[in-house]
Amino acid sequence: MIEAHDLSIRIGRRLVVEAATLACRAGEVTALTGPSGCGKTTLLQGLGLLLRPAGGRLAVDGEDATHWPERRRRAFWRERAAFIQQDYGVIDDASLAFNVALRTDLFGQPARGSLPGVREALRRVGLRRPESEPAAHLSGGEKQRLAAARALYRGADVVFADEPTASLDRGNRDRVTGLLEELAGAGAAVVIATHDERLARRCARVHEMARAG
Ligand SMILES: Nc1ncnc2c1ncn2[C@@H]1O[C@H](COP(=O)(O)OP(=O)(O)OP(=O)(O)O)[C@@H](O)[C@H]1O
Repeated sequence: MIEAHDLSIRIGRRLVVEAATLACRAGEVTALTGPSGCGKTTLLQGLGLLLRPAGGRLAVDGEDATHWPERRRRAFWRERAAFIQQDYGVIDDASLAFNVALRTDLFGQPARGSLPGVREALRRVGLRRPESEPAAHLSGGEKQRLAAARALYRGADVVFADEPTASLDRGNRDRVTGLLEELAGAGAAVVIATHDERLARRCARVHEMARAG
């Protein structure tokens, strides 16, 4: 579980997130909503420990993570978290398989034993392409699904998704929404920043944001 108490985040000199208090629980999808520019992405990145808070507190499973050193934050990203962001976190030059597993053998193929898991994750997000294909061939929406496949493959227990349905057509929007619910159903804390009202309505918790001063 990720909890924020009075969390503030500055970008440059500007206070973009002001005193946000929310709890993102395991087994639930939490939506961050609000008008464009209100700071949804910034808060998402703060909750994911990608941005350091300017004030307030952040806890991971009840442990104060506000001032975790780089080493602890890296361990959190490596062992527990997955980020789904369009055109972000996908390595264009690498194969689909490498992007899902982030591990290869000496020949640049997915490490032995991981290929069936990689194929299953790609199948579940509906990417019916050879796993050796470079990610550069994918559209923005397909890259989002590739990032979702990585979260599935890794069994991440905290999933952060920025506008996960933004560039998808209806069928794939439903598929990604279903996947996020499935991840939560398997026990993950799923946090999404979204404009998609249909998606927000399906979430267990909605944190509505206003523009900070
Ligand atoms: N790297 C940056 N440098 C300068 N300003 C930034 C940076 N990142 C975000 N901001 C500003 O912080 C504010 C909040 O941005 P953020 O992307 O968090 O909002 P958002 O609610 O996710 O917006 P949208 O719904 O349009 O994606 C915006 O005014 C934005 O211009």
